[in-house]
Amino acid sequence: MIIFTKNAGFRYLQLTRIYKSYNRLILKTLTTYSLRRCLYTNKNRYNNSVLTTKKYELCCLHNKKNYSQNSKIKDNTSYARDEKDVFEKPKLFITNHIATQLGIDTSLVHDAIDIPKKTTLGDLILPLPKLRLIGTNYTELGKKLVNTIPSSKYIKTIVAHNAFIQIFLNPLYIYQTLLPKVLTEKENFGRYNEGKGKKVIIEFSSPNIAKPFHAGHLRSTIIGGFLSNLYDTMGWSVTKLNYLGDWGKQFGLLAVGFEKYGVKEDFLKDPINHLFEIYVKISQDIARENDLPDIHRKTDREAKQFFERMENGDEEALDIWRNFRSLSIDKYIETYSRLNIEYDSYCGESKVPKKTIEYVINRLKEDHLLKKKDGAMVVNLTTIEEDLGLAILQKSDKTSIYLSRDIGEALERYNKYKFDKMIYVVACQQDFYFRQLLATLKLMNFDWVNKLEHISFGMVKGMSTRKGKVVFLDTILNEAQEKMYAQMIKDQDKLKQIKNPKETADKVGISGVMIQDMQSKRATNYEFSWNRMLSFEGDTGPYLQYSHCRLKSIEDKNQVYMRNILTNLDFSLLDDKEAIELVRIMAQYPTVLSKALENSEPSTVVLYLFRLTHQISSCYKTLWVDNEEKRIAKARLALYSSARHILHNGLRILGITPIDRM
Ligand SMILES: NC(=[NH2+])NCCC[C@H](N)C(=O)O
Repeated sequence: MIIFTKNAGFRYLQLTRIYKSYNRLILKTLTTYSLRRCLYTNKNRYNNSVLTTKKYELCCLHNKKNYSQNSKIKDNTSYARDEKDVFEKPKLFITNHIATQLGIDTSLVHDAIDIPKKTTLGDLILPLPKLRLIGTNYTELGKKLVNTIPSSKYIKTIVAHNAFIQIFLNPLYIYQTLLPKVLTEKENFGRYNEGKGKKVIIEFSSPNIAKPFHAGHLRSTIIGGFLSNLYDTMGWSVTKLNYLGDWGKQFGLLAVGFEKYGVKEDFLKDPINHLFEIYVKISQDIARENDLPDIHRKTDREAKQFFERMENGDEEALDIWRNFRSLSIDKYIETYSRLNIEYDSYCGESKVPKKTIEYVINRLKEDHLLKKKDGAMVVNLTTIEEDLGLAILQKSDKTSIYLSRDIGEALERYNKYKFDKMIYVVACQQDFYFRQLLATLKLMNFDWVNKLEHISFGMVKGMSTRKGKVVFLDTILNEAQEKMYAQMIKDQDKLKQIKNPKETADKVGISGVMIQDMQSKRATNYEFSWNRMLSFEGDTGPYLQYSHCRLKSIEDKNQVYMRNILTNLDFSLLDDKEAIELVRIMAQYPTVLSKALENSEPSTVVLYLFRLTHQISSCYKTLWVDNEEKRIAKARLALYSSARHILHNGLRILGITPIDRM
């Protein structure tokens, strides 16, 4: 066995097991993080998997150029996500110590330290295999390392467990760092600058005018709203777009239908529902006519003609269409505001400039990427990925289609916003479609295509309301409100204490719908259940709201202490195990947000809030505030109040309005 260590200050490297020939090392068993990366980035130079000592030396030379030498991480280096984060200082302390001990790069250690899933495993955890010290017995190494780490104010205990080093922080250090920060920053606690100067476009909801708002649109609205809030919290500049399905033959159908069945007053009162009614009736007429000979298929012909007029810019036809669109948007604005969503722009398929679509088609033609197939123009995407097949970009009648509009729209958006990232929140039914969209853009050589991301999600089964078909978002929200209100009036005494019961029922009902949607991973399908989502028991939206109310009432009852809560706080009084567990969970909040952003996963935040509120409930059993000695009452109050701020901020990111009383 040969070991190269700290070769001229380069990365520490352990190479083991030299097989037979002296200078042939087999990569599979020998690769270290740096070597593998070096080989990968320089694969033309070292284009086989067998590593010779000569190559190793070359790698080291490259490493010298590419990586900083083993250096101490100071606070405020770019590694520190936020030097004020509770975990950052202990993390830097451990990092520097272990990196020095092992003679390896600090960034390697820093990146390997994580926050474990359960607090029983520590506040921080270092899985030693992540250091890629091949051939090392990690269990032994762990045991040795923990004994060398000096004591510090940050750490209570360090435990070596199998290949892991578990770090338990000193609770007093957590209290002192976290609580004053939360109590000062309040609703701003958890806001970061990570995305400062970066721009993200988030397109979500995107319903089709005059067609039902289905479960896919509901999830897109909820997940998209969440992502917008999360990016904003992380310091990104967020632009929210609603890309309406507002173009196509259905508008010809609507116009013809409106002539026949439209009632102006009904339209003004409830445009979305009225247009949908008309759409249903006129579609039935068409279905009936379809059984007749061609000359009697009048409605279909008229609808087509009307849409053609729209496509040709006939002002009279466009006026009618504009009226349908703008009144629908007024209604959308009102309903989305119940979910705290405000769009920066209602764009839509109709708004994609014709000339941009023409430009796309012409460019593809010039590059010989378009070919004719059965009268249509198609692009061959198999060069990008085998299974993507052919995609139609233009039908024989030359009108634009969904895909060509999306391509044109993407170009327009990039020119307009020069975004760093653009996210489409659309149901998994369109997974294949989005792969085709991105592949076409890639084929056209737009380098910004790698800034686009399709955030997909699973299906909702069994979503229905009393009226049966869900026509628009407010049908669902109204029903949630009514059902919640029906529950609330059962307790008349409580009801009397609530200032605005209808509004409260609306907020709690909506949080039920939203939490149900976001509590399982977005890729999974779920069964829509009114009973489950509106229950106060179990992990539901109303339960989180209830938890918030209870914390708020503790604060309200103790306003005298709350006024100067930060003076003379004695955290050593919070030494009960329930309180310690609570503050340890609270400290994880910023990391939870980072993780949720990394995976665009709302369930990460929801499940965290359940852990938090369950622990708050455990605290109530023993940690009282009322009738306690002032010093104790105040310390506990500081804990509860901080917990409430975190719950409040988490709910806000999910798009939920936390309520104070219910
Ligand atoms: N850029 C997009 N294609 N976004 C998704 C639009 C969704 C479409 N309106 C539908 O309801 O299916």
